[in-house]
Amino acid sequence: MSFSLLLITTFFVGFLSYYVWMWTYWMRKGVKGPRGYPFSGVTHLFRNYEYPAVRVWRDWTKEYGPVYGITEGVQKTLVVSDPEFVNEVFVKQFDNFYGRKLNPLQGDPNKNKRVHVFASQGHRWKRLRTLSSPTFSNKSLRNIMKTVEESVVELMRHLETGSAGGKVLNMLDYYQEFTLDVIGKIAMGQTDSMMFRNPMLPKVKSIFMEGRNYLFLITGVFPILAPLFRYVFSRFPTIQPAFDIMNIIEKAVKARVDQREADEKSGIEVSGEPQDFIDLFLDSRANVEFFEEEAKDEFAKVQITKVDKHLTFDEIIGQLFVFLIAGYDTTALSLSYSTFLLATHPEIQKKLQEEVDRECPDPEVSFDQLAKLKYMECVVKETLRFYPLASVVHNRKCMKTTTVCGMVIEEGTNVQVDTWTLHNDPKIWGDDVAEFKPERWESGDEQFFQKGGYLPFGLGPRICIGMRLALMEEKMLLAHILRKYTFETAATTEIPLTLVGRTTTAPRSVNLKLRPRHSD
Ligand code: HEM
Repeated sequence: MSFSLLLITTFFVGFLSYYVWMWTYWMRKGVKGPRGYPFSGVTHLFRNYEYPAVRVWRDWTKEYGPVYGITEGVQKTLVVSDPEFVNEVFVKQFDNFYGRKLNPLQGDPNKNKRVHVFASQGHRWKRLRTLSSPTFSNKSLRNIMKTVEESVVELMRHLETGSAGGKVLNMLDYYQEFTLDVIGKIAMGQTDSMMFRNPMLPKVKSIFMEGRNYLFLITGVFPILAPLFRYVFSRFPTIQPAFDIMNIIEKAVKARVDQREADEKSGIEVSGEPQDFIDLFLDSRANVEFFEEEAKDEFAKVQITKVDKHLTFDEIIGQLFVFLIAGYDTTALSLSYSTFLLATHPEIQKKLQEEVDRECPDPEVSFDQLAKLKYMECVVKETLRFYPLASVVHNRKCMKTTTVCGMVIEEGTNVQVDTWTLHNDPKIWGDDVAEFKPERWESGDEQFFQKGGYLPFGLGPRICIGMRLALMEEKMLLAHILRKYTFETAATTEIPLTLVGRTTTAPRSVNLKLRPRHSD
């Protein structure tokens, strides 16, 4: 055998052995679960847009129980639906599970210059999280509220025209226009409403569609190819929506920096109030003291020697990107599900309308009035129990080998929550678990649910940073719509909803009629 043939054979044997070794990980540990095939493990089964991963996990949980193991390419993952296990990983042992399960195509969280708060880990995450947090402070939310209300008013105009003559509307389309409009104005430097003419919409939408599934499959199985793909996308950003969007954000931030410099040169006095998130991030140096306090509090075990206390230009682009992506789809879906559940539960809708009429009598809805919409809060919480739309990201990566609920979990193992099972577990929620019942949240005794059993926004220190913004947007829009209209099902309403998706779980459509209330 020639030397080169020997080399090639050795390479192939080594290559195959590595993949078989990875694939047999859980078999060697004696952990049950679906096996799939060498190389892919079960990854290929998560690429069906029509049958989202969350449904696949749920099916397997029925077969294998609350803790089982799968391999996804070269990654090993435990899928869990035991609340104690979840609480341990997300809250109690956060120091051992501070990373996320990422696809290599998302870049190396420790090296990517544009890493964002969602993908980063460890010190980098802590720093980005702390510097991003003021964007969702009470003061900032009160400012943002004006922008949200402008978009609400604009959407109301579109709803009025669209629903004229009893026409059925796909509410998902309307909510997507709305949430993109809001986030475009607060994170992209957009100045006017762009509803129904926003060129960003198809780009942002395509991130959540099925087209990218195969790319993720390839890089999941062969991570070595990810840097090559990333290089090509960075050279030709228009062929890949995420890179294309980053490029657009980069231009918006650059324009703001140039404008600030030009104002400064010509001695123009600029108001100290930030216009939007771009300003907030450019000013983030100002929050140095806040960061130092936080750092002492939460990462007490970690020795912090020297930290960079402001965001770099690339980090600003990363943060704005993730706010845009995380803020647009999730909120639109949550609104769509709430609306569907209200239309199919008229008595609950009526009770909610009564609350809105009582608490929000003026044409404008104020921040303080929103806080009084307690039943609305219950409706939203119950909606997200029914449809935990972002559960694909309910995961953590083990950063240090540890034991959880008696099971040794090795560094590098992912823990993925099967949230749809958890949120439908009669042991947690009672025998009426299948009922849409906002009243279950009225007692205010949420401790029980929170302990690893309910996590629509995640759990622990990495809980969704935009949660309060999402709730504000949702409550504000629903208050305006419900004062004017009653949602009704139509012949084309899908009941039950057909759920599709990849990163998030979406209804295929939410076709509803909006009956004007003055005709009640
Ligand atoms: C109904 C709407 C929303 C839902 C259901 C949702 C859900 C989630 C979930 C499940 C996580 C993962 C949490 C964890 O790992 O424990 C997350 C993280 C995150 N979300 Fe949201 N989200 C929503 C709205 C928003 C909005 C409006 C924004 C920003 C504008 C946003 C920005 C983020 C960011 C930046 C993270 C990463 C946090 C971190 O890793 O520290 N989300 N979200």
